[in-house]
Amino acid sequence: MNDRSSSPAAIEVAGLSKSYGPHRALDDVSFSVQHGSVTGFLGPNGAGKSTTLRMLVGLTTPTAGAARVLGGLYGDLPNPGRRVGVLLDASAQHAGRTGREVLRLNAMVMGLPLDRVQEMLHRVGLTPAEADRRAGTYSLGMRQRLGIASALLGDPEVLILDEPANGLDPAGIHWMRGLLREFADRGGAVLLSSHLLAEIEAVADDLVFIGGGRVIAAGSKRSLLDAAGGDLEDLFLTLTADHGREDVA
Ligand SMILES: Nc1ncnc2c1ncn2[C@@H]1O[C@H](COP(=O)(O)OP(=O)(O)OP(=O)(O)O)[C@@H](O)[C@H]1O
Repeated sequence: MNDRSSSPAAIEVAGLSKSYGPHRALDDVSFSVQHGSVTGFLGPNGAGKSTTLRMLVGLTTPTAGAARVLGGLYGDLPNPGRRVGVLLDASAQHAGRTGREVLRLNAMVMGLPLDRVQEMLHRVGLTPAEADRRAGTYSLGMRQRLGIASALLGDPEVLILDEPANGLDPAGIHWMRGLLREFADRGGAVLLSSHLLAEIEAVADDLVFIGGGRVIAAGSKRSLLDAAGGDLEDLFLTLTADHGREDVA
C-alpha cells in the first residue's frame, strides 16, 4: 500500500458552495483525494455529486470555495488531458463521429501519437468494427467504454468519473474495477461517483458521502464500514435517511 498521508492531495475540495437562485445545491463541501487511492463519492439523487465534479473541471463556477486538482485549477493546467482524465457524461461525445474519430481528435488536441488511439480502443474492449461506427449508434455501455478510453488517452495521473459503470455489462463492470484498482495501485488518484454500492465497496479505499449538498461522512472505507457493522447499503441508507428527495416515500 502506498504511503498516502505524506504527499499533497491530488484533489482538494475546500469550502465549496453553489447556489442556484435560492436553492443551495452545495453547502461548504470539503474533502480530499490522495494519490494511490480510489475515493467513492456517494449520495442520493440530487445530493450534489455531479455539481462537485463539474466544478472540479471548471464547467460550473462555485459560489464560494475552491476545487483544486494537482494543486491548482483544472483550467490552469497547460494540457489538462495529459494530467487529468475526465468522464462526466458518456453521451456528450459528438454523435456523428465514429468512436475512432473521437479519440483521434482528442489525441491530436493533446499532441499524442495516433497509435495511442488503437491502444485505448483495445484497452476498453471496443472492436475495430465498433470503433468505426458513429458514436450516436452506440449502446450506453459502448458510450461509457468510449468515454473511459477518452479519459485514459492522455495517460493521466488523476481520474474524475461520474457514474462510469452505468450501462456496463457485468463483464464490463468487472473489467473497470480491475482498471481502476490498477490505476490507483500505480499511484493514480480516482474520484468515482456511483450508485452501484457493490462496485464502490469492491474498489474504493476511501468514501465521501454527500446529502443535501453537505458532506455527511468521509473517511477510509474500512473505518466507516467497521463503525456501521460492515454493510455499505445499511451505512448509505442510515447516513442519507434525512437527505433523500422529498417526493420519495
Ligand atoms: N444548472 C442547474 N440549475 C439549477 N439547479 C441545478 C443545476 N444543476 C444542478 N442543480 C441542482 O443542484 C442539485 C444537485 O444536483 P447534482 O446533479 O449535482 O446531483 P447528483 O448528486 O449528481 O444527483 P444524481 O445522483 O441524481 O446524478 C439538485 O437539486 C439539482 O436540481
